[in-house]
Amino acid sequence: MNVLICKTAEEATEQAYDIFKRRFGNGLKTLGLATGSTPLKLYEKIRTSGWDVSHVTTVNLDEYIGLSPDSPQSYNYYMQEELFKYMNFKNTYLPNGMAEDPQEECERYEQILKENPVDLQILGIGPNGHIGFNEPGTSFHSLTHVAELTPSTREANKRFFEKDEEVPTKAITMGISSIMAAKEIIMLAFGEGKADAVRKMVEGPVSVDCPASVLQKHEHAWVILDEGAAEKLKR
Ligand SMILES: N[C@@H]1[C@@H](O)[C@H](O)[C@@H](COP(=O)(O)O)O[C@@H]1O
Repeated sequence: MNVLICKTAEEATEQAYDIFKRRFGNGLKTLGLATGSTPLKLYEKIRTSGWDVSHVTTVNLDEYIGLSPDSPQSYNYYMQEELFKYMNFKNTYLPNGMAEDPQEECERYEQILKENPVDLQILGIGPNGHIGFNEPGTSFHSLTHVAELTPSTREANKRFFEKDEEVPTKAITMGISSIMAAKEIIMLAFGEGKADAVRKMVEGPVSVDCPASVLQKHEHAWVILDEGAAEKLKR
């Protein structure tokens, strides 16, 4: 794990974009994508780049169960709006949150990941240390699975919904083992609200109590932070 501390979220995004550009230039085939507010600026840079991405496949980390792709809170919708409608990717994959059999959907998605090994995975972190929707306590050996969202994650994500009770209670997420299979990972975290989770991820024991701490074991993981997110790190 390499940690990079930048003054602002803009500078951190610029660093991430630089890595992305280099990998893109070196024949990146499969890009792993995250949602949430953190990568928004990065996606803006990518979508305005004017690149031909017709040889690039994308795979997303997760999707809420019960939200269809045309629901504005779904991650399918987010990806359409932020990236896909502007770019000519070869294939774009997200879990189907409306699948009749979510278990079967997890198996189908894991197969997609096998066929499209991720070259570069973009990640964010939840305030409780989750990655994707792998909540504290999730096994490091987990593959794509149905996750129960913790009250704290539902609380953190309710800002995207009109009413609290609209926040889904379950999601399909790539597992921790599926995420760690990526050749390279860029983890972005911005703002003081992430400082505790960042400290546990970077300095804490590698433990299921903080799923993101598993990144300490990834040889090519870049943790790119702004000052706020880095404020509790020993320096
Ligand atoms: N499942 C997503 C994560 O993939 C994301 O990293 C996290 C942080 O979101 P934000 O960037 O909005 O803080 O939120 C959600 O829970």
